[in-house]
Order: sequence, then structure tokens, then C-alpha cells
Amino acid sequence: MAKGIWVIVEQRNLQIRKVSLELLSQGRKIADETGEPLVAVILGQGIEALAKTVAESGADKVILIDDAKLAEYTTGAYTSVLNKLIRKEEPQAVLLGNTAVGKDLAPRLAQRLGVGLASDCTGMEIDSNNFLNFKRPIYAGKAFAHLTSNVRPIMATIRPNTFPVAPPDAARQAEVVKEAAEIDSADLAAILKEVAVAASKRPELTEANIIVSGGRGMKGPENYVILEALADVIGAAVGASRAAVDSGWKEHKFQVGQTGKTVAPTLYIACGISGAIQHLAGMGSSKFIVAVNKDPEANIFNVADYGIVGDLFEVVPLLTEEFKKLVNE
Ligand SMILES: Cc1cc2nc3c(=O)[nH]c(=O)nc-3n(C[C@H](O)[C@H](O)[C@H](O)COP(=O)(O)OP(=O)(O)OC[C@H]3O[C@@H](n4cnc5c(N)ncnc54)[C@H](O)[C@@H]3O)c2cc1C
Repeated sequence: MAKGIWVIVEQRNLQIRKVSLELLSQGRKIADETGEPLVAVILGQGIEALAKTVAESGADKVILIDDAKLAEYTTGAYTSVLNKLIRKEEPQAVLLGNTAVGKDLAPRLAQRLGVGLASDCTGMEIDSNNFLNFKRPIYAGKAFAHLTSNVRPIMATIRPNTFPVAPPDAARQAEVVKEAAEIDSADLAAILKEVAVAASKRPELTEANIIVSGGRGMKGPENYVILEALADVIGAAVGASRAAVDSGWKEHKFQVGQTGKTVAPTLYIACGISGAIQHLAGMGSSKFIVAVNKDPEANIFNVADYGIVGDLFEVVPLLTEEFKKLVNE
């Protein structure tokens, strides 16, 4: 009896995160290959309207767990609910985004279920045994491990921007099932009292389609305004290397790399970044890489699709002006 490929859909302020749509798109392909139904599981409060979006994105079935205690993500409540639901429904696979929430929730859930977890995967396919097989970068992206398990459910977190989002199909319908939130009181040890949101009109680093990133070559925090000006013209997020973060020029949440965020935008513009292996580990799978560096020997040029050898303080404002013209055309 088919038990399904589950995608734990992440929503924030009732907006489905892009990585969940990516998982539904790829999950649809896996479901078609295996004959398993694709099930979207959404937790939160007032989430009913999201069922239509996930149905149009490929889900055969939507499980909604709508409860005030789930309005904001907390490790305990979400683990409690999902642990019970997964034990009851026995899905074949459980997929989450490798986001802050996914990285927190998935290991806890896997431990409760007594199963393994393939974390931070960048590939997923059906192998010759009809098993789900996950690809995971190791040694800072120098090699790949291929992981599977014969214990069910097979669980994985998938790196954002790994799979494209398929266009929604308005004709698709899904069975919608509402489940009660069964939360053990012991799992409510931590209660979220307040969320302080840092206001920014720029996209979040891991969700951005374009990233403009600055390294030690920026020379100081005050100079990031030139990157921000470029970012605002092209709708980009702003990132930084660890050297810039360690110098106190940018907060850690902007750091791209092995010990920062992993990103895979369509376009990554690296300015004054040498291209250390630890930086490449976080952005090497970007679709197009543009490097601006005054050193023609900089390692970043070995991975860049387009390289500009020059002083970023001259090049970046010129790029901004040229993009402005294109945007205003
Ligand atoms: C365990 C470990 C984890 C790490 N994790 C990370 C990580 O997550 N992310 C990360 O980024 N690093 C990480 N690092 C650090 C990494 O090794 C590098 O030290 C760091 O990435 C260097 O940052 P950078 O390229 O900005 O600086 P640099 O290597 O100093 O490069 C600066 C570049 O700017 C260029 N430049 C200078 N002035 C200009 C100008 N006016 N115009 C144009 N170009 C100019 C220079 O030619 C140079 O190439 C890690 C290191 C370790 C050991």
C-alpha cells in the first residue's frame, strides 16, 4: 500500500517558502516515477488557503494541522505533531528544506522516529532498487556522498535552490485532510513570546535569485552602500565573505560559505572576494558567477563565468548605472 512522499511545507506569515515549492516540483517527478502519492503537510494557524497553492504545485493530498500553538515555529510543538502523524501514516519519505527551520526540525524528528537523516542534499533520484537516493556535498564541496536507507521513512533536508519550481497547474486538485495538533505537554517547554523582525526590502539570502556579495576588498563597512545600490537596482540580496564578517563589517547572517549560508542563485556577483574554497563551498553551485577583482590571478576567476579584472570601486558603480538604464528602458 502506497504511503506517500511527504513534503513538510514551510510557511512564514502564511507565505509558502520557495524551497517548499522546489520540493513539491521535484517530489511530483519522484511520485510519478514511483507511483507514490505526493503529500504536502502544512503546520500553522489560518493555513487553509495554502492548500490550493500546494495542490497546484503538484501535491495529490494536503494534510493541514491548523492550531494556535503552531502559529509560530517552535521545535517542540512541531516535532511532537509530526512525530505522531508520521508514526500514524507511515510515509515512505519525508522531505524538508535545508533552511533554519528544516535544520532544526529534521534531526530532532529523525531522532524521535529512530531513523537516519540525509542532510543538506543537492540531489535526489530513484535508484535501480526503486529507493530514493540523495546526493550530499562533503569536504567543503570537493566530493559527493550518495545516501539511501532501507528504513522508512527515509528523511532528508534539501538545500534551497537545488531544483527549479515548476509552473503551477490551476487544474490540479488535491484531497485536503485536516488533522488535530496533538502536542505532548513536555514538548511545550519552550514558548515563543515575540518575534522581532529586522525590516529589509531586499530578498532573504537563501531565497534570492541574484546575490551581490562583498569581501575584504570592500575595505570597510561604509563601502557596502555601493553594493546595496547595485543590489536594489537588480532586486538582489547582499552577501559577504567571512573575512568581511569577521572584520565586523557585516552580520554573520550575511555570510556565504562553509560556515555561513549556502546559496545557489541564478546570478552571484562576487566583489573583492578571492574565492577561497570555504567561500566556494557556499556559492559554487550558483548558475552564473560574475567576479570583480583587481587581481587577475584570484581563484574566484577559476569558477567565474564572467570575470572583470578591475577596481570594484570603479566597476560596481558603472554596473549599477548600466543596469539602471536597462531597468528603465
Ligand atoms: C574552517 C573555515 C571555515 C571558513 N568558512 C568560510 C565561509 O563560510 N565563508 C567565507 O567566505 N570564508 C570562510 N573561511 C575563510 C576563507 O578561508 C577566506 O579566508 C575568506 O573567504 C577570504 O575572504 P575574502 O575573499 O573576502 O578575502 P581575501 O582572501 O583577503 O580576498 C580579498 C580579495 O579582494 C580583492 N580586492 C582587494 N581590493 C580590491 C578592489 N579595490 N577591487 C577589486 N578587488 C579587490 C583582492 O585581490 C582579493 O582577491 C573559512 C575558513 C576556515 C578555515
